[in-house]
Amino acid sequence: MNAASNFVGPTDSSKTPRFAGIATFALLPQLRDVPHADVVVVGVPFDAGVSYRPGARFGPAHIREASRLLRPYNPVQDIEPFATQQVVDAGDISANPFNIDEAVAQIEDGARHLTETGARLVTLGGDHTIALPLLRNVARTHGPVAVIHFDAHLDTWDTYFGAPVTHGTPFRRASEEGLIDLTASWHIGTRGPLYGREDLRDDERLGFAIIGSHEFETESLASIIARLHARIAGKPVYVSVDIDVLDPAHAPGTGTPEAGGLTSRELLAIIRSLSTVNLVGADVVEVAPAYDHAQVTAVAASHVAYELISAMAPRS
Ligand SMILES: N=C(N)NCCCC(=O)O
Ligand SMILES: [Zn+2]
Ligand SMILES: [Zn+2]
Repeated sequence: MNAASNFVGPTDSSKTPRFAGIATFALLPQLRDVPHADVVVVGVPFDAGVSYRPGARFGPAHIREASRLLRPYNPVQDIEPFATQQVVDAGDISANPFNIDEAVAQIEDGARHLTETGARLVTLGGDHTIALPLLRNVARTHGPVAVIHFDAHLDTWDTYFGAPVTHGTPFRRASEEGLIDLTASWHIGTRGPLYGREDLRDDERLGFAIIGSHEFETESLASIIARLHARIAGKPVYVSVDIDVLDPAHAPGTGTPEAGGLTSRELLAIIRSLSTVNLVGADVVEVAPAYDHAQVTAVAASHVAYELISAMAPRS
């Protein structure tokens, strides 16, 4: 227990070495150790929806391992994100690795169960397929949400090999199902070659506006953040961070890397700006440790999750 807080915080790394013991996210308590949770970190070790390099099923464990080094005070935000709300690690949702439809149903069920008492989820993937059942879960409570989708890719493609539910299609399915607010959703950091011009036409019709990675060259971060906020104003917001939004220099450990991406500094700054919005849930996906080096990608992902949790924290 943190002396100044009613909430159970992380293990004190000045008393127990942070490299000892089982890695929960940020060395936080487990769900079963507290009577109530406001924010639940949960893993979804599922990657049967990938179109290229596999391995994101190992993402949750890899992010947790790198998150041992996170500390309780966030100086840029001047808050202690684990002392003003109860944050816990709920372990992993078990999802069938051989059956995408069953996995997607299991993920939605797991998410529903964890959010029944009003907690918000920060989900660690897993490939981007998992955003579909997570959006189904938030839309059941909040109606269509403004999605801020950080990704090199659009992920609004239709099918791969005839399969409608993959890591390249979650936001098309979500749009068709009425889960997203068509007037308030964004892709941020999009880049790289597409299949054709119609990808962009379809994407616009499905409700997304785009701030491409190349726009960060000529427009200030402050201006980009202002544009982002203007479109989501007043809406419930769901944030989906595909770690491949970062340049491969900042996040090599991912399945479909594209050159010319955001820096981790840019991404963290945009997420910090979301402390003023009604953030109803978030995910960090596509971390694939087999292609990572020195935890570079996992460190970035753990800080992204930390800033998302900070953005959710009540301000005094
Ligand atoms: N969601 C991620 N990371 N990638 C989607 C790439 C889809 C494709 O192979 O065209
Ligand atoms: Zn991507
Ligand atoms: Zn993606």
